[in-house]
Amino acid sequence: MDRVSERASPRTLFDRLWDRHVVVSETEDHPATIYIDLHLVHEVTSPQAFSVLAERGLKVRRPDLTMATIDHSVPTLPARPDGTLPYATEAAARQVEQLQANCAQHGIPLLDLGDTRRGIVHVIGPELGLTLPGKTIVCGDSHTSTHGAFGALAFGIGTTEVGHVLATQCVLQRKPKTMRVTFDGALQPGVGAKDMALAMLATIGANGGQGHAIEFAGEAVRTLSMEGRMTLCNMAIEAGARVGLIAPDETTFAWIEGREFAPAEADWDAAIADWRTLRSDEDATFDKEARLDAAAIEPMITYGVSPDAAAAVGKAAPPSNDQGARDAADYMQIEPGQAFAETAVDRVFIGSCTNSRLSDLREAARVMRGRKVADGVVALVVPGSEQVRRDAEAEGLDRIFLAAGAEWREPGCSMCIAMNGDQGAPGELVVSTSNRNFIGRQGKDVRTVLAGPATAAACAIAGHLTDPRRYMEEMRDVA
Ligand SMILES: CC(C)[C@H](C(=O)O)[C@@H](O)C(=O)O
Ligand code: SF4
Repeated sequence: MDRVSERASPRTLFDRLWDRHVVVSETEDHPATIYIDLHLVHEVTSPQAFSVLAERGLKVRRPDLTMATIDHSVPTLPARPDGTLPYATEAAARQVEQLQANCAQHGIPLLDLGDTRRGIVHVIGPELGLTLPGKTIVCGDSHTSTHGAFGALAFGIGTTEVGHVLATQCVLQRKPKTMRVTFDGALQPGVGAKDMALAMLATIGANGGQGHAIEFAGEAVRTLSMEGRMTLCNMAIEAGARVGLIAPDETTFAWIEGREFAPAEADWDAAIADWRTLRSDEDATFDKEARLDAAAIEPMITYGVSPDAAAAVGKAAPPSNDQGARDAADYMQIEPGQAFAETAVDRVFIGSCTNSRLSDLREAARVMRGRKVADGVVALVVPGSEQVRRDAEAEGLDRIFLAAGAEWREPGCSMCIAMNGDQGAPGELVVSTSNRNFIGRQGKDVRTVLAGPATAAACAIAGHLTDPRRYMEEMRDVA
């Protein structure tokens, strides 16, 4: 069946993943029913879904295909001497307790507080080998697109759908269109996946991928590490695309091999043989295409209140050409024509499901090593998971951050969304390695500037927005 249709018409990676999981095909008045291989659950979007299950007397259909973790509401400060956690609000504590109770009741595995594998939902899935090529993966969370870096069909769903998946292991979906974003050529040294994501957003806009599943392709994507690929797919949603995809390859297989839930021994060989077929045909066509020259990408930041208001940090703010952009410039206090380097920084956040993996922390540490965070700047480094924390501590990254005067925290979403009490003060400018610079996201009247880990670290050291390559050059001279 597969082979016949393959000969009949060239298919994209997305088509292959979709076709494998259709239970009931889409009609004009009904979406397709899609089977879900992995359902990730966290404390914010699940309570209501479990309540609906309880009201209707339903069970969780496949607790074995479900994995829960605690990330958004959990404090990143250690427990108090009496063992209790310093929750920001009563509601945050209740969300966590509810998830614990719901998982216990339904037999859902939970990476609970104290579990050495707990972390941000989009960090732990890949880390544990739960995220695998060819799977359908959903979570009540928009950044589920991250898992597409492995060639999985992964997308965020709403709370109502979380209930559907818990009860049926299926979700109703309209098939999106396909889009390919190609990064030709190689990146310059000191430029990374976050810069690629921001450059893409600046090019195609915050709605550029709407209604589409984006496949990332080209030399600069093929040479990215898995961490970099996750960063890129993580931000597909900021272009309006619920799905980001990268065809799995040797880099993918090497990263997955040996992880806790990854296939092993004979299953491993069979899995790889299958995963190698997960790619777009050479002659496949996409509904939409965009191309970027990777060599032309520079370290990027955002200057507005939408992730597509992005530009090279070494340049000046572009003209505000409509009322929205002018309002954003007023809010950000970054005037058109003003060199970004003239903008002072109050706080720096290095973390989130976009940039809290080991390689991200290494990048930040490379800039901070032997330097000091500028006077008056508060810098927070928050690893994405317990595993990342352990790995980082094993190679001394925590000590580099602490010696520079930064804080080293417990894993969680933290200041990315400020639900756990980690936030900026009103009016502060925060350079953040997260994915959203929406008004108020990091605290009331906080001005968020998005950047990659090296840039964020460089801004912490300089005390103003700056290109991280100035510090990398110095390091090369020393070395
Ligand atoms: C809390 C959750 C629903 C939300 C999301 O869907 O993305 C959050 O993770 C975010 O990043 O804004
Ligand atoms: S780190 Fe931020 S973007 Fe990622 S899941 Fe948490 S709140 Fe959402």
